[in-house]
Amino acid sequence: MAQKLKVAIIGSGNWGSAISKIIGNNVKLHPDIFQEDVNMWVFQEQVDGKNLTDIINEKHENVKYLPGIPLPENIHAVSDVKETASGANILVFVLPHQFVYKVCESLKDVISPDCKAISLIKGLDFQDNNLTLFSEEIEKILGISCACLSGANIASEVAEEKFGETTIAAKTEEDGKIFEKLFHTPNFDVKIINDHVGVEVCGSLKNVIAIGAGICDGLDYGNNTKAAVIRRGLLEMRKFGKTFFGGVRTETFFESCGVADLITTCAGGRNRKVAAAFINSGKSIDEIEKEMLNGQKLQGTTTALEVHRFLESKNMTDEFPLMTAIYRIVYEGAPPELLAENLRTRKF
Ligand SMILES: NC(=O)C1=CN([C@@H]2O[C@H](COP(=O)(O)OP(=O)(O)OC[C@H]3O[C@@H](n4cnc5c(N)ncnc54)[C@H](O)[C@@H]3O)[C@@H](O)[C@H]2O)C=CC1
Ligand SMILES: O=C(CO)COP(=O)(O)O
Repeated sequence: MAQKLKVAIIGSGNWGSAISKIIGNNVKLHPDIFQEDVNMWVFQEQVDGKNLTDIINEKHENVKYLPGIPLPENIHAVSDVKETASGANILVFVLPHQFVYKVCESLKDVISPDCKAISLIKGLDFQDNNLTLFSEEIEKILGISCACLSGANIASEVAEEKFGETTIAAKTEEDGKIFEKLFHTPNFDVKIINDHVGVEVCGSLKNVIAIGAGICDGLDYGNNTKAAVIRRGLLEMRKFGKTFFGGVRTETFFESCGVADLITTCAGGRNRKVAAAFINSGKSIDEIEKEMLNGQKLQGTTTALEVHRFLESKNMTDEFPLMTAIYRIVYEGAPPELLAENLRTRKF
């Protein structure tokens, strides 16, 4: 009989915890394919004087990042990332993108060469005048193949088992079948495609557009204006993908990872919420993030910065007026009304 696959989850925030519920249940549904016990790496912290790992292992709940949702008992919280990943055949990367490099570097010497990874991270990184995708960075650092999963997946709704869809870009058909078994449920509908660049470009850039949607809400501009931001945002996302990344497919923008994720994040995501509160508050986004998110991390502001640095290096900021306006409002103190001005005067 073929070896049963050992799964490890690298990350345990809001999405990491929600996906651990699906993974913990699905490995039990497929005992012929997966080992039952799943390690989940937890960045150790104290909650009410106790280690978060101990609380998760005793209560089977991540009381800080996903309160109120019982996690399967075969999910084991581990504070040592090497110990978490040791012996794993499948690594699920689900952590805020700013922490990926440090974590991957520390995993280098414990990963077996037949291990496969899947990245649930939404973000891009600007390095050496280039934008890099996190699935490719994971592949480069660890020397293993990495798929990606991204979709209209607000973590709390997935955890509450409200129906939603997601998109997985797998490198081979066989990998796709395994990831479908690991993630698909009647309420979390997985579609496998093979455009990993498109999936990651969508997942990253929609967070920037969601900041724009939040600015609209903060200014009380109404639904029609927000719809214009979403529509033009989608066009800029497509133009960005097609211009800078070879092989991105137009159809990918119509999958869950594209237009659906853009809509849900602009309606109910953290990026939207924090950006709306930023308008008129006189506080920085960082301050509001700390006040409102209880340790969860925004991805849209840092992605706006990475994208802007990249566009500046290409002398192309004017070609992406919406993302540029969002960057200027957040980082350069430009008046938020720049967004509406920009919508009125710029044409695609
Ligand atoms: N929350 C959501 O609804 C969704 C999130 N995502 C994506 O999933 C990825 C992970 O997001 P979440 O799980 O929501 O994380 P989160 O936003 O809840 O982030 C907090 C996590 O970061 C950890 N952390 C804090 N400081 C750290 C450090 N110095 N080193 C390492 N880890 C540290 C915390 O322990 C906690 O686990 C992101 O790329 C996000 O865009 C994707 C779909 C849905
Ligand atoms: O990616 C998400 C939904 O698919 C979550 O978006 P936020 O990080 O803005 O909450």
